[in-house]
Amino acid sequence: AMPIKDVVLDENRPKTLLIDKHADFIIKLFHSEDNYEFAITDYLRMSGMYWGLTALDLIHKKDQHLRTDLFDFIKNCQDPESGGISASLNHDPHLLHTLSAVQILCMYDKVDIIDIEGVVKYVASLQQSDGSFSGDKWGEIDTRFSFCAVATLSLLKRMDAIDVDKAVKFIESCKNFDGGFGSRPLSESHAGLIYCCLGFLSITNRLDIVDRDTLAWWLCERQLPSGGLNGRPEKLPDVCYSWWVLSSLKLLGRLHWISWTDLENFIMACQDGETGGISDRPGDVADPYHTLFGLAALSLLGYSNIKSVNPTYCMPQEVIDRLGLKPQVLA
Ligand SMILES: COc1ccc(S(=O)(=O)N2Cc3cc(C#N)ccc3N(Cc3cncn3C)C[C@H]2Cc2ccccc2)cc1
Ligand SMILES: [Zn+2]
Repeated sequence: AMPIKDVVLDENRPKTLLIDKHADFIIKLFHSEDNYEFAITDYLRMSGMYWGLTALDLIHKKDQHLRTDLFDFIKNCQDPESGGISASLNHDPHLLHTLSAVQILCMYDKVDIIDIEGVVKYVASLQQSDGSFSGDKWGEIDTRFSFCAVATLSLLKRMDAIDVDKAVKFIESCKNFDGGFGSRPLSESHAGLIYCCLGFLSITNRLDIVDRDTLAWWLCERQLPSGGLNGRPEKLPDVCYSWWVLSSLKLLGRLHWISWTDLENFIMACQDGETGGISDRPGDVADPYHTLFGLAALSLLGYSNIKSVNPTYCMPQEVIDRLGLKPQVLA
């Protein structure tokens, strides 16, 4: 039989959650800025800040280390002409980083420090005639950007600015026979894109269009003997797929279809006992992206000392509640 591509968990791997080490790991990212080692490179910085700050908030370490200049940074990343927000100073605006900036500002209840109308105008300007969205002015179409568009607008309470019905029709056109979704019509199903499309349908209250059990089955097939989840058949497990698959199953009301203890073991094994932080697989270098998605996945598994995370926005549930947002979740 075909050997399954998987990892073997080491006997003396970490078996408990190293909360304080993860806090130290993230906080260091925000304090190494004064030297070349600023751990999150500038083409990713706004998203890196969202990953780091959300991870800190989920483990109850939110306020200690926020520097006021972070808000000045976000303000200075908004392009006055297009209204969009960029990854870092002197970069082009992009939907990915516009969403990250709005997510951070919502967590700190500081949305008013940016030009909200400008952001709304930027997002609306990226919708195409077929309802799809491009990520920026260069025009790449991807279902990821449909999610970024409605996540940004719904957090700002401005869904009126786009054609929602056409946007839903485009996402529907990306549904595959395996129940999954890809980047564009006829693209291969991938767990990260399935999360984006389900998150989009949750925000637009249209999860009815999903082939619920076909898709839930495809998602459960992602779990390997190591307990880890992969993003497509025949791929290695990776912590970030824990989030993409788990949040998708949560939105479908099928979270109980995979083994929680096996997945928890895998995520624990991906912690770096030295530096803190969580990596994609056991033994690899930890980063803020996998640290957030590992902690968020454990939160969905009901881990007690991690704040409840909203499966649609990957933000603390208390923030979504404060905003009065009720994204659809199938029971
Ligand atoms: C390590 O080389 C890379 C490669 C690509 C990228 S990226 O294009 O900016 N990006 C975000 C990302 C951030 C970090 C961190 N810190 C690490 C990885 C990673 N990947 C790559 C990855 C994840 N799992 C395994 N792989 C190889 C996803 C990718 C796409 C993505 C962007 C935004 C939101 C979600 C997903 C960054 C670093
Ligand atoms: Zn990953």
